[in-house]
Amino acid sequence: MIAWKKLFNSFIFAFTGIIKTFKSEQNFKIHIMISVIVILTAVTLDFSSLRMAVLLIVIGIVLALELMNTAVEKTVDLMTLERHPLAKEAKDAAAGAVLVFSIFAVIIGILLFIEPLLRSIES
Ligand SMILES: Nc1ncnc2c1ncn2[C@@H]1O[C@H](COP(=O)(O)OP(=O)(O)OP(=O)(O)O)[C@@H](O)[C@H]1O
Repeated sequence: MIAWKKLFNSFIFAFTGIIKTFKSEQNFKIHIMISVIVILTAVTLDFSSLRMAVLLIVIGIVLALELMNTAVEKTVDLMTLERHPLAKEAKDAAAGAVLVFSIFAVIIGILLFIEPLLRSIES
């Protein structure tokens, strides 16, 4: 038997987490704004379904990683507000995960946009 109320509540909790992170984390706000601009540009350039799917996967991973980074930061702060080398390692590794994928996201973005951009300039 599916516990619908429990399922509904877990969606509400997840949305609350996204909205709270949006309000408190500048990096998440910046990533959301860039994502909206990139998706609108892709629509304008008439991206194929496959190109759009790859773009949405990459954007989804960046945003999900940013949320996980916030979760790590909050958990570390809950453990200790004192300065501790392990707290620094944990926070820096989580931030590093976002940075690593963001660099790849930019490269993938260039590969995805270059051909449609050149096509729209030529026509
Ligand atoms: N409890 C901690 N102990 C040691 N280093 C920390 C701790 N919290 C954050 N740092 C490190 O301090 C640097 C800056 O982190 P961050 O930008 O999160 O600011 P912060 O020190 O937490 O201050 P704020 O709360 O103003 O954001 C990062 O390298 C981070 O890993």
